Amino acid sequence: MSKIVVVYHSGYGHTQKIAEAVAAGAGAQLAAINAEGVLADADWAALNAADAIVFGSPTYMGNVSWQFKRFADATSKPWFTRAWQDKLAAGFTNSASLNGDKAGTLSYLQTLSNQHGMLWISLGMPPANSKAATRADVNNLGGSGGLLAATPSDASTAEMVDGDLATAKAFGERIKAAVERVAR
Ligand SMILES: Cc1cc2nc3c(=O)[nH]c(=O)nc-3n(C[C@H](O)[C@H](O)[C@H](O)COP(=O)(O)O)c2cc1C
Repeated sequence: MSKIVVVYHSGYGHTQKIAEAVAAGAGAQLAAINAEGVLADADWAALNAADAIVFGSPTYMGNVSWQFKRFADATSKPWFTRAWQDKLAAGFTNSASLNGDKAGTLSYLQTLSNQHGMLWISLGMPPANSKAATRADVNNLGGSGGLLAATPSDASTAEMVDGDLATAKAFGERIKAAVERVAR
């Protein structure tokens, strides 16, 4: 059975909901970076044993949170041994504004995977951008390099946008299919 790990930081729980939806689609294990930017030893072991790693962070000031960046810098240890070379990778971010400079975050997540020599999986879904499109649609924010989600700044975790959660689940399913295709 393929091993997929979703490693993420979430300051206030919203990005965690996206991570959970991706994991539900992918049949993946979750690994949470804590409020100090630290990942448990067991989660590091899971990352090292994974076939695919999905990176997730909220967008804070146009990039990943400092906690995610602390984790990313700590991945220099597996980087030195090329431990993640040729694993599959994917990424997602969530922020308050529809745009919100999420592209900076997603670009950084892909750069992190590139540094490790990983194989990046794009979102692979057409944008919902017709006049009839709504936030309930899959890929309603029109991402391509990875998953984008926008949670209004005053929304609770129970009020997250259905279309974003559906996109996250579908992205997880795509990641699972990609891992299975590579394993064949
Ligand atoms: C320090 C900080 C910086 C933020 N910067 C941005 C930003 O650049 N763009 C944006 O759209 N939202 C920004 N937000 C809003 C968060 O991305 C948004 O509330 C998100 O849902 C938080 O996810 P979380 O609950 O997983 O932490 C920021 C929030 C915080 C606390």
